[in-house]
Amino acid sequence: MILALALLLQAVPAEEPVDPYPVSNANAGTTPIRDPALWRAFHGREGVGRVVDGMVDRVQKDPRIADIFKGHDLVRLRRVLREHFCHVLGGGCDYTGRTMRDAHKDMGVQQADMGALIENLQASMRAEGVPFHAQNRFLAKLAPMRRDVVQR
Ligand code: HEM
Repeated sequence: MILALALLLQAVPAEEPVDPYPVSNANAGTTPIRDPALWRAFHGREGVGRVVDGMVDRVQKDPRIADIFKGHDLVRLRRVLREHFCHVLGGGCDYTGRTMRDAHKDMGVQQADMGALIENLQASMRAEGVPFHAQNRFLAKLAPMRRDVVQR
């Protein structure tokens, strides 16, 4: 039994610790969209999980921005991005990650990098079968965050 538990723990990829910060849904950088139809359009938590995984998989293969993600804790990134998207899309999740400004500081993200990431997110939403108008409602909520992500 103990051996089985130890093997299971080994199989679950671990997150690296980060410096302490105040945890708050306010860190998500926006308020949730409250529209059950939109949440359904993303196929609930499972759909959002697939959209996040698809996006993280894609950015790692995108030669325009792959280097930016190298060396970062992608286990944590997938988890907090799932929370973030679920929170913003009105799925009732709490966001436990850092603010957009703190998460991206000193990363040197440029406007073109932002465009590339959004293209990967769009491809991932398309693969999930999220209707175009629902994609755009979500993207419109994320758009103002560029001022905390992009450095000039
Ligand atoms: C509106 C657009 C974006 C949103 C909503 C977003 C969201 C997030 C979230 C929720 C985190 C995790 C925060 C945490 O660990 O506490 C994160 C981290 C990260 N983001 Fe973004 N992001 C955006 C744009 C970008 C862009 C354009 C890039 C680069 C092309 C990028 C690269 C990263 C990287 C590398 C991390 C990991 C940071 C670390 O390990 O400390 N993000 N992002």
